[in-house]
Amino acid sequence: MKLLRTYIKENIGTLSLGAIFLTLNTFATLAIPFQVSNIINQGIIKKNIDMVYSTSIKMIAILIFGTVTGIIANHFIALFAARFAKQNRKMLMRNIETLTLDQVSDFGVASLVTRVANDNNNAQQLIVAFFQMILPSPIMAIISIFLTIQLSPSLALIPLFTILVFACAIILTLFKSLPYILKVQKKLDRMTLVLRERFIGAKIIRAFDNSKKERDKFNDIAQDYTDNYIIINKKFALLSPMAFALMSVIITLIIFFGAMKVVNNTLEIGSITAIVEYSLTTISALIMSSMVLVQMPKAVVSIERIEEVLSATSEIKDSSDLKDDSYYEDILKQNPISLTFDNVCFRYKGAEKQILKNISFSIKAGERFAIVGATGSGKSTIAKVLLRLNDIENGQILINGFNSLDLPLNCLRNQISYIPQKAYIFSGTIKDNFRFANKDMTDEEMVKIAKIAQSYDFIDSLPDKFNSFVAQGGTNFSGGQKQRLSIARALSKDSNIYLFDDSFSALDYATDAKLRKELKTFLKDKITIIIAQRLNTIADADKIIVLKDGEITGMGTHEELLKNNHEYIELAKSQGILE
Ligand SMILES: Nc1ncnc2c1ncn2[C@@H]1O[C@H](COP(=O)(O)OP(=O)(O)OP(=O)(O)O)[C@@H](O)[C@H]1O
Repeated sequence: MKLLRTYIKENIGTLSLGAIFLTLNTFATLAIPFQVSNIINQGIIKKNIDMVYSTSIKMIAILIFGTVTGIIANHFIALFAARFAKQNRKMLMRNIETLTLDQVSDFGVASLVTRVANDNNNAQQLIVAFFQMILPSPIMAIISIFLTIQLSPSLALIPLFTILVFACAIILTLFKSLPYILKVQKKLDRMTLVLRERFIGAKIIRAFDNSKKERDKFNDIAQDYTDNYIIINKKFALLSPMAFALMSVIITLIIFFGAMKVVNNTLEIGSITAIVEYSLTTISALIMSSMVLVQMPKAVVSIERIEEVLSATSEIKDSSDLKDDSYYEDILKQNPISLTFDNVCFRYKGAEKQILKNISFSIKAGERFAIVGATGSGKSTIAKVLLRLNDIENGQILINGFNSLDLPLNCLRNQISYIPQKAYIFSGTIKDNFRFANKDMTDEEMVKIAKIAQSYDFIDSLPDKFNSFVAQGGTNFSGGQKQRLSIARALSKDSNIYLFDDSFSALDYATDAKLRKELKTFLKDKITIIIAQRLNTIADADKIIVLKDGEITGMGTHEELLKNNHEYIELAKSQGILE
């Protein structure tokens, strides 16, 4: 709740305005019964028609005042809550972007989505409900008991006792349902996770004819979520009938004992109406607050879940004594790019085994460098440590002599254009994807890049060309088309190092060959790193390293490795390149 406390401190002005108008509204609400008692005592009973007129006008004025103050109070409270949610959303997005991929998977993507969307929404609703419904009820209870005491101290005992009974019932109900309320968000996370997997994996589920099994799995989880809610609602369901019963008891008791007092001339008849009104208004406010009180613990848990994400600090950070980005960019620009891995060792967080063991190599500008090896040998991990998606354990990675740990993260990543193994294109249009890293790209540049990435023909055949719609995850394109669009996106970024992580695997041999030929010219001054399984793809590389279980077992050209590297020879045999 520190998050909320800090926000309240920073926005005390808006909240105070809300609170002031809310208090005025509460006074206006309770002023009406007072005027009703006046009109009865001084006007109706004493047949003073002038008094009836003047009090009626006062009541209308109070009513208007009450309505206006209520609207203004609601406006400030809604503003306060909406800004809180907006600020959280911004901070969450900013912080999540800095987290490492491991930290993101520790939270879980589904949970992060729920936290940004649902939990933040709960927090916003909590603030509105707390200030509009919950907070006014005890204030109203205290003022109405105080006003009742002014009219008749002994009759005040009736609403006082009733309100206490109802307040105890609310606390008891809350206490009993708390364990179930606290479980709600976790169950929602689980439901979101299963839903997400069902939608993303829809093709596989259908291909395996597993729809029924998956539906049953989701139904079980949804049932569990529903059961939990039914338990909570059952517990709270008692409160409303109890409150209505208490209202009847109050009316009966006040009228009975009030009548005795009127007969004994110790109370005016109109005061009975006022006391009944005070009590009913208070109990109604309590009913309203009890209905929204169920949301409170859920929203408190939601705020804690938001705080948990906000307090997570990235394990990959900029070093503390960095100069301005431009300092590094200027130096990097002045010299042709060079990249060195110097005895790099790496293991994933919590893993026993090192995935990269003493990896050393150097690449100069204009060189085409390739990494091959069996599946799981650590090829993609080299890409991850170069991009600092994970930090290495030992050794150093040098870019133009700068240790990558001593470069600002954004400056380092600006040097690299990365094409991931799994082509992912963003929803929007093809143009949006091209302009992802180069927002000022002209149409002519786009056509040029599309031609190099062998994607121009299929883009040109689409009715809307570069403005064609891309569905979420690029599902309206084939695997090979997605790969070429993802290559085009990376080529649109002006970098020094182009890192292709098995990015040609979905291309046919002819397209693969044409693309590599174009890349050779287009990236002639750059460093090109190609991670591949297919030896045909990397046969013309200037230098190839062969990885086995995270170690380099050979380095050389295709021809050299075919002569002296056992793993490379085996790969060549398995791909029909060698007999
Ligand atoms: N985030 C991770 N946490 C823990 N271990 C991981 C993680 N990512 C990869 N690994 C492990 O690291 C090893 C190397 O994985 P990597 O993805 O680098 O292999 P690869 O050579 O690129 O394989 P492929 O050719 O199949 O893509 C594998 O044993 C893998 O299980």
